[in-house]
Amino acid sequence: MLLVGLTGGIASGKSTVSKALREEGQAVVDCDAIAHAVTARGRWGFKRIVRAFGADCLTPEGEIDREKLGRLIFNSPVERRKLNAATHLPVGMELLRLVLWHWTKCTRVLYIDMPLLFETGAYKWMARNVVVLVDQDMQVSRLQARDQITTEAALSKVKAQMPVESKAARADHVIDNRGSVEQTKSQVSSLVQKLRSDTSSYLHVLISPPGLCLMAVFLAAIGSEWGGKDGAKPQGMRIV
Ligand SMILES: CC(C)(COP(=O)(O)OP(=O)(O)OC[C@H]1O[C@@H](n2cnc3c(N)ncnc32)[C@H](O)[C@@H]1O)[C@@H](O)C(=O)NCCC(=O)NCCS
Ligand SMILES: Nc1ncnc2c1ncn2[C@@H]1O[C@H](COP(=O)(O)OP(=O)(O)OP(=O)(O)O)[C@@H](O)[C@H]1O
Repeated sequence: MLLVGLTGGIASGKSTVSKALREEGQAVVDCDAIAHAVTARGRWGFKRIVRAFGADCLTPEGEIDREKLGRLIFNSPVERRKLNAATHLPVGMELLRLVLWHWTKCTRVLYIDMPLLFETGAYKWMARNVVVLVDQDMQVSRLQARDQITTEAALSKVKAQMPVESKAARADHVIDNRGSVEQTKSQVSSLVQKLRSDTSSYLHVLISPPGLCLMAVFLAAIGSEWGGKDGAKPQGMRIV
């Protein structure tokens, strides 16, 4: 299975690209959705957040107050590190579970939409890394339009992450999302074709479950041949 990391700054268009990938029939795992699931009331991530931030971070209904927590962490690197320490392990474990599930399903290429791909170092585990690129003005205006927030609030969210140009400089592929959604979709189609025909994916086929079974059968066959009677060396082999 070929693991492909997909990232970009906040509101750069990762979800828009993920949607286009799914429309192309590709498998996508969304780390924001994982983070929401593992921090739902009573889950492991929820308990770790409450332990780190106290009951103050809860709504009257007992859920995580995402707006309040967001305000806190996007304005303070110290609080952000505290939240990351609470959430990254549960998010990582759930991600691992989903990757294994896709592996057993023989998914050939798995895209992982992960906002903090470079910040967390997870990019090292990916065969390829893709960055969705927009310029900062566009990022701020799209974020403001989508979330109905002030320019100041949008800027503090943008600045809480590595600059998107630095991410693009580390990418194997860049999707330029400064144009229309249609233009972005056509870049997604080309990317899908390119990664499908990527030669390195043959190695990933080999380490898929059927690939490993074939290798096990092959090794067992070789082993019985080499083992011979009473562990004798294979016929025709001479020790010099
Ligand atoms: C801060 C929280 C409560 C805000 O929740 P909210 O529903 O308003 O936003 P949502 O979860 O949809 O995230 C929106 C975007 O914020 C950015 N973001 C989220 N967490 C972080 C973080 N720790 N540091 C920097 N940016 C972040 C990402 O670009 C993400 O796409 C929430 O994002 C959260 O629990 N974050 C910690 C989990 C995490 O690290 N998620 C990223 C997965 S790699
Ligand atoms: N090419 C585009 N042209 C116009 N608007 C766009 C384009 N791409 C995305 N948008 C809009 O910009 C906003 C942000 O896009 P999107 O939600 O895909 O970003 P994201 O990177 O997934 O955000 P987040 O980091 O918050 O998860 C959305 O309202 C989306 O509809």
